[in-house]
Amino acid sequence: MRDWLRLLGHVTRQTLRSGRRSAVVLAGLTVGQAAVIAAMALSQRALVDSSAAHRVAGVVAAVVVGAAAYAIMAATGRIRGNLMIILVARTRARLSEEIQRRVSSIPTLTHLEHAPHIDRWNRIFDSSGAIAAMPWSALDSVVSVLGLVVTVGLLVSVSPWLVLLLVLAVPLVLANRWADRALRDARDAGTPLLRRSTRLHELCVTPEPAKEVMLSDGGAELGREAGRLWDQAARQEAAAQLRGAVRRSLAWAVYAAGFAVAMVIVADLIHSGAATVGTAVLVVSLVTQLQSQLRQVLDSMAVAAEAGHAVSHYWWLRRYAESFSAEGAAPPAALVEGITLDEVSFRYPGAGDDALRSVSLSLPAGSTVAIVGANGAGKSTLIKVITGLYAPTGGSVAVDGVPVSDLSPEMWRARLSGVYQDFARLRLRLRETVGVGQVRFVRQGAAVGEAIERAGAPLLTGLEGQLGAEFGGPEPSLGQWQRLAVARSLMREVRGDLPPLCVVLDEPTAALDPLAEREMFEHFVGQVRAARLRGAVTVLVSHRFTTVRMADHIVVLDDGRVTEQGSHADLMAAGGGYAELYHLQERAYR
Ligand SMILES: Nc1ncnc2c1ncn2[C@@H]1O[C@H](COP(=O)(O)OP(=O)(O)OP(=O)(O)O)[C@@H](O)[C@H]1O
Repeated sequence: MRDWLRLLGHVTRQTLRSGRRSAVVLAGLTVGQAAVIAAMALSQRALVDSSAAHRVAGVVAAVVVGAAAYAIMAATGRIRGNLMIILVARTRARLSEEIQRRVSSIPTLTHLEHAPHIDRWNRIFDSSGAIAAMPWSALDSVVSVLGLVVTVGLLVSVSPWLVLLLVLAVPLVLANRWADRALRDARDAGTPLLRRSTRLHELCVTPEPAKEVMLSDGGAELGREAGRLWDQAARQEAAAQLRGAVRRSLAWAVYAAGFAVAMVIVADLIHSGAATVGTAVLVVSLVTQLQSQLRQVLDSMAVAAEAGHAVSHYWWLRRYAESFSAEGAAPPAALVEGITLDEVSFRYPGAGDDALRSVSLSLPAGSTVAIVGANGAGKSTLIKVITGLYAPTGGSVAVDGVPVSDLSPEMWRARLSGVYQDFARLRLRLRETVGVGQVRFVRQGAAVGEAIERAGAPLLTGLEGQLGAEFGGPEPSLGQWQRLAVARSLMREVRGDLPPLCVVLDEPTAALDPLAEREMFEHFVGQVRAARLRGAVTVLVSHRFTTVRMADHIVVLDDGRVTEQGSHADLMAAGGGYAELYHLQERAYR
């Protein structure tokens, strides 16, 4: 409840920022609605009483007040509706931007890769409309309850027994709550199915995976599976809706029976002379009004419940994002000692085993370090831990003796560059594709041009030309995309007050032959010379020993552990696994 109230406060502030005047008008109209409802009910009563007492002036006054109340209700209803749509849409946009900002502030990758985290995401985005509408559903609930109180008060003035109609509303409230919860659980259970279905669909329509899907003729099968998952989620939701509708109908049946009993009570009152026919008219009108007010209360409670469910996900995100302190020391201007790892271990969330086990390494300032190992040995994971994309689950990484966890994540990120194994193919304007490597300089054509030239990347189009066949531009080959990714990473070299302290190259060259790969690594290492002179550590991952041997220091990983390390000469002299693999590759290429 506390979290719900805090979020209500937050969304109310966002709503006021989205349009203070509209919000005040809307709130006034909503609260005024309660007064209008009361005026309508009171005018009905006055109409009945005045006509029974043959007071013409009273009848006229009641008709005028009643008609004015109806007219105000009808006229303001549309204004209210439109204002609400506009305000909720604006608030929703603000909330989406805020959520996006909070996500971008998280310096690690886990929340983007771990399924339960991704599902929380989707639920926040799915419910963002209900969250943005929170102030209005809360106000609507209060106003509807006030209207209910007025109606019930008038009914009680006819006969105290009529208060029982309100008791009959209890099954309605309970049935509604049950139905909301069942629907929410069904949506939660459907989220992973929908995520999987969307991913399968993307496999068929995104050019890169789609070519393999076509080759294996698996498109129809994947499409069927995506459809099946979608259907399963839709069926679960429909079943929950149906079960909820059955319970609601039963509760309304109980309410209708109560309505019949109320009519019997009123008939008895008329029969005994304790009430007039006018009273019967009043009761019918009030009971009908009570029914629509109950519906309103239940509807606004349903919207509040939908938002209420998202509340836990929203606060989870905020707390998770805030657990990564944005504060911290600035990294050194230049590295003196280097980067050290002390007993670092890392386990992916939900995994049964560690991907890195007690890794202790010293990466001296200015050195080039190569990491080798079989597939799945943990090379990419190690790179991501070194660069802070994953926080170690044990041990620590330090930069010139300062733990990375004590550095400002933003400032540390600004001092990293490189190319990852799965580099992005950013189909943007050429200037943007490369310039986003140092986003502050993305508009500086000269800087982008220099990075492209230094990377030896192709000028398939002018700097303002659009890349990507799907956008009508030239489509770079795989090797050309690699060069563009290298150019992007060099943006931090060619512009920027402070060059990178750590440069990583995680096998972005898998498509090149060994000699081309070596040439590219040499070229890259040459290009980041300025950074190395300021102590930057260059970390390479490669399976090719022709590349690996040029590094100052080589680290051999096996099943998440460091099994050997040293210079190429040291490792060859030691005659261990490294030397064996080196000879094997050497023979293969001879
Ligand atoms: N996002 C992830 N979530 C869970 N487990 C992962 C994830 N990424 C990698 N792993 C697991 O961590 C281990 C190490 O993977 P990693 O990608 O670091 O290996 P690698 O040495 O770079 O392999 P390769 O040479 O094939 O690129 C593997 O067992 C892999 O299954």
